[in-house]
Amino acid sequence: MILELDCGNSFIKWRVISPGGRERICAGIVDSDDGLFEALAGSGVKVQRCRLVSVRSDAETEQLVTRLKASLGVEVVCAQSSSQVGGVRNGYHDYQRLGLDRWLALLGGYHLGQRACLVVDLGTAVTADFVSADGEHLGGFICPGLPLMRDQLSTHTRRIRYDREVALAALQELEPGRSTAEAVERGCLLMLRGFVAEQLAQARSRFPGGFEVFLTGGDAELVRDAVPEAQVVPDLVFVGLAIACPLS
Ligand SMILES: Nc1ncnc2c1ncn2[C@@H]1O[C@H](COP(=O)(O)OP(=O)(O)O)[C@@H](O)[C@H]1O
Ligand SMILES: CC(C)(COP(=O)(O)O)[C@@H](O)C(=O)NCCC(=O)O
Ligand SMILES: [K+]
Repeated sequence: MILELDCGNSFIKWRVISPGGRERICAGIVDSDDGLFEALAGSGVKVQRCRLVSVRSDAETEQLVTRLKASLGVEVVCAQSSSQVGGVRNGYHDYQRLGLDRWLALLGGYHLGQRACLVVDLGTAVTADFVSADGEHLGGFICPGLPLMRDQLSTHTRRIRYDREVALAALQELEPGRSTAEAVERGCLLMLRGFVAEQLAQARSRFPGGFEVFLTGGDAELVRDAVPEAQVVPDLVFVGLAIACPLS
């Protein structure tokens, strides 16, 4: 069995796939290293190999890798920055600066789409990346994700305060808010949708020959109906991870 990890700024997404990579055995989302080891122990699967991508600090990533090696007794392969992989060329001036989750998601998108693509990843941050039909990464955009937007509002104001449960209920519709929770939650979601719509408009003008749109990340579902042509691929980073880190 192969354990795959996507260590984002807020959550670790994990899944276990069959040795040939065709079958998904189990998967989950945890908010800490401890949570990961608990979930793995609970799953009862025997892991033989492990590969991961992390956008956390080097120290945090090394700590997790050491613990994985010690507790599972496996080698751990970490995705590394690269200027070129799987027919895609990294578009950053300094390719090492491009977030590894972005790099893997766009490798995954280009692999699945086999033509120009726009990849939007909605997590702690929201990122959009463009890849041309011939595999040139044209760069992208980063903006705060929904959790950061709402946290900034409550941190920097005196009277924006409401509970998490009220927030979830507020997103059931997008009429102008009649409470603080509705006004903030809906306002931030409309900002996200506006961002995604703008990326779509840019992709249309950049790629007149057509393109695929991929949505991924924990908040992808929240913008899906703003982009009906998009494919929601929750495991897109893992598609790219398999390309960047093949296990022989
Ligand atoms: N089961 C879930 N657990 C945690 N967050 C979730 C879940 N489903 C959706 N989300 C949303 O996903 C967001 C985190 O997305 P994610 O892509 O995991 O972020 P990151 O990669 O930055 O850690 C959260 O803000 C939350 O709104
Ligand atoms: C943009 C990100 C913070 C997104 O992280 P996430 O929301 O997935 O946790 C991450 O890809 C990152 O740290 N990137 C480095 C900066 C860059 O890509 O330019
Ligand atoms: K992201």
